[in-house]
Amino acid sequence: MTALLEAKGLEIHFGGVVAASDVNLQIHEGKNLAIIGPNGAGKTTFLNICTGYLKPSAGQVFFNGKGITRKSPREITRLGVARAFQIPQLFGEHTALENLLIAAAARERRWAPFTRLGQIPERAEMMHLLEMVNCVHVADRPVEELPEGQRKLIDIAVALALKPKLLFMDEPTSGVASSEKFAVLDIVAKALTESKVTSVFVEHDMGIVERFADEVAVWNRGEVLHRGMPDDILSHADVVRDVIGEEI
Ligand SMILES: Nc1ncnc2c1ncn2[C@@H]1O[C@H](COP(=O)(O)OP(=O)(O)OP(=O)(O)O)[C@@H](O)[C@H]1O
Repeated sequence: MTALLEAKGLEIHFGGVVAASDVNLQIHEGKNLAIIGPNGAGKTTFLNICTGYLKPSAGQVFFNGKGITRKSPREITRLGVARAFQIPQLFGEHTALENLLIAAAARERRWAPFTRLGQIPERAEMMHLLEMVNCVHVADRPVEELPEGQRKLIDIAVALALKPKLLFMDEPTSGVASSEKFAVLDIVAKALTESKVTSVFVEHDMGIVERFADEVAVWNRGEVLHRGMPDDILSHADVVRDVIGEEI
């Protein structure tokens, strides 16, 4: 199976801290890969390298066979790699629909500071995205007024507005009430399937991993220690002892 994204021999140290040490990982199209590991293991560092926010001291990242290691976050996004952050990166005073229209204008390279949001032609397409994440009813509400679960969904819709092939999500349900986490991720998973987007998500909640991941990769001290099917990985003695047992 050819990899959609491939990391080869990634290295990065911050002073004495090893955040990536010979990281090799292939991400396969159509699968949802969960990344788990204790605090400080290097999970976010991996996302930062793959999305251009950090440059490794050694190693390479390929997307669709093309080297992206030295490209900027914007160039990588244009190639089809989107990212949703732990804290949604939205314009709080703008409505949900306006946030999507801004993303659509940026995608089409039409965005300028005085762009009239009402004149952006992708309105119907963006309303469809809001429908996909069950947020049509809040289309005209400023996102700063919305609960965290809905902000997360709108943030995912903004990422999907960029028409990515691959989406990295850093703790997609952090800050969401535990009673709502599964419902939020159910909607995200459905939207990703409908949009044919492959996902990689960092997660500390093993219930979420069990339910949504097709595969799991385990990080510790900057290294990928294990990779496999959720059932095998989550019951693996070393993972239970070193990762799950630590209440990550
Ligand atoms: N820009 C940076 N400058 C200095 N140290 C950094 C930087 N980014 C990450 N680190 C360090 O590298 C290590 C790995 O950090 P990283 O954020 O990747 O871990 P993580 O597995 O995502 O942790 P968490 O689960 O707590 O978010 C940590 O010790 C962190 O403090």
